[in-house]
Amino acid sequence: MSVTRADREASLKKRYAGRVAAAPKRRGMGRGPGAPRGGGRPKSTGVALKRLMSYLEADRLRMGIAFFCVIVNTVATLTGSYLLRPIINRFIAPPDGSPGNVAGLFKGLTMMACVYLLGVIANYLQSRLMLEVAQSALVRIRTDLFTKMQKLPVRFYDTNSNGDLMSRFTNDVDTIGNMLSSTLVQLFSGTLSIIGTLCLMLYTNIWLTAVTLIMIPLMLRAGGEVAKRSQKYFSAQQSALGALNGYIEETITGQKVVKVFCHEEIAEEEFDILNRDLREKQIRAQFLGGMMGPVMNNLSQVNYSLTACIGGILCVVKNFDVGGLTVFLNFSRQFSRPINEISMQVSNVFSALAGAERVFSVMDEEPETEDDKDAVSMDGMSGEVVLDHVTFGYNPDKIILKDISLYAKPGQKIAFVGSTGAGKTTITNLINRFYDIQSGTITIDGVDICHIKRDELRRHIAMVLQDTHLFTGTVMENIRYGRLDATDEEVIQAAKMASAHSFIMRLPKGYDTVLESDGANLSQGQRQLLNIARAAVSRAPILILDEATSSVDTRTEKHIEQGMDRLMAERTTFVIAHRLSTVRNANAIMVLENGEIIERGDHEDLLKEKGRYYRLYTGMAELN
Ligand SMILES: Nc1ncnc2c1ncn2[C@@H]1O[C@H](COP(=O)(O)OP(=O)(O)OP(=O)(O)O)[C@@H](O)[C@H]1O
Repeated sequence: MSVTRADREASLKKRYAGRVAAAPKRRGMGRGPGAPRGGGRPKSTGVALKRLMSYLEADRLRMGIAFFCVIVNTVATLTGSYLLRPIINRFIAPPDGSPGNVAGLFKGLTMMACVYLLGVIANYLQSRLMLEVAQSALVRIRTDLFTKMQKLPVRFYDTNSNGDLMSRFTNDVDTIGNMLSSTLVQLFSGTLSIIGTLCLMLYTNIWLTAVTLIMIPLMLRAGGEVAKRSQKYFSAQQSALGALNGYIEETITGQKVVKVFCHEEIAEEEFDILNRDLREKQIRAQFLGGMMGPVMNNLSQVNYSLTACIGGILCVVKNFDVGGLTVFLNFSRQFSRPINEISMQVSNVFSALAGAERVFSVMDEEPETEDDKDAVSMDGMSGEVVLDHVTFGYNPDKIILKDISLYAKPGQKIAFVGSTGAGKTTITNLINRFYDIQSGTITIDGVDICHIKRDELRRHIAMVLQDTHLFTGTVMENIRYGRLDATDEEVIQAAKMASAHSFIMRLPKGYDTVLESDGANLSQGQRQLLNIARAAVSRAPILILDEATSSVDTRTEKHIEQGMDRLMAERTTFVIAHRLSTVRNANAIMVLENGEIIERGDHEDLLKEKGRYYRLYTGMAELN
């Protein structure tokens, strides 16, 4: 039975329903246009705000000046508006009916222009200063976040998606930046404007002020209603946007698989479903969101007309001056503007605080446990490694390694073989303390690794991992990552040992060729060779090779074997390899099954035993 479009639509919505909130924040996906910002309301506003403000403390002086400029700007704007009253009353239409005065009018207008100019200068200074304050605070926040990330244990990265972490650096920090550079100032200046305008309105005419004050709650109520209704549609829009972004990301990263299985048409169809869904939700959300402006405008017009009518009557019957009426009408218009602005800024504040909470939650994560106070350095480590009754589970409830004991003399080669998921990589993760064990001990040169300084321990262990990772930089720099003080000569020597030299020399600029996006311009095998060279350049006495040569052809592998043998001769080496031929010459081979060592011995012994290893080696059993 073939799958219909309706089936696919239902299945798509179901699949993406759970991830929609997180999806727009994933790697490489910016916030789409029109998307509401941030992640909703923060949980504890006060705490996040206080902590955010602590990042501004260093710039107190600049902030003080900026806020002073806001005051100057607001006062200048209000004064400029109010000046219209004496100008009209004295020089344009004096209440006593005497003729106007052009020279006086010119003087008055010049004064008004000067006042406004002062406001403009203050406003410019304020924006400039706040931008600097905000950017400096963002630098501090990013630094703290990045520094913290370097201290977090591997376990943290196991349980958090890269995309989500990256979005904390980008989207969340962005929203904080917006709030610091403009929202804070707007809230302050808005409040000042409201108070100032209200005072001037009261001063100009108390009755007309009363009329405006009756209209304001009505406007607020109407605005609130529209906002409440549109909120629902905005979150639906965000979900749809999330689903679409998630789909695009998956399709881009999995493009090869899409092509291999000829899924292009289906991908387009599924994209179309999500795309249309977004369009519908966006239209609804933006329509209601867009109503806000016209509704407020209309109410503001009603207010204006009402004030003008009553003001006109007051002019006729109560001798209210025309200049007063003009400035009042101006004020009543100005009055609703900051109210609108503040109500819009409030959602920005909540978004920024929600972002801040996400950033702070990473900062508050438990870092790798501190080194013991009496932790020792291990200069001249010889590389004797002993695992004694080690038991471990990534999750304490689910034990992965059971009672593992092994002894590696300095310079020995220990190999782990066994089926997928048996726990081979896990053992190596424990030796360099990516994870702490639940029971048993691991010692190096007789010292429990818990009592060795962590960076000291890791400096003595070189690893070539299953998934190679290269950084943006030259080949030389990438190999030198293994030991920063290695000379060019030593780097080249290491590359030769890893059989990487000849292919490096064929690269356009040899060792100076720049590798980009994780060495995308190299083959998988070449990337592995660079990783081996990186391990070779380090002087670590312990070497861990996790499927180090799985992607190189057997001929190259033979070729590197000699180099590797030299590399391994002086080091204690742990090798994980699926190709049993590569572990034949190991001093001891551990056969793992379900987290237990079921056989151990050298190649000959194990063959004689005619057990699992024998069956694996002779092809009577499959590894996987
Ligand atoms: N970070 C992790 N968090 C939780 N469980 C994990 C984690 N890494 C591995 N496991 C689990 O631990 C078990 C052993 O995994 P491990 O990677 O050590 O196997 P392996 O023998 O190296 O397999 P392979 O040959 O496929 O690399 C597996 O069941 C796996 O599901």
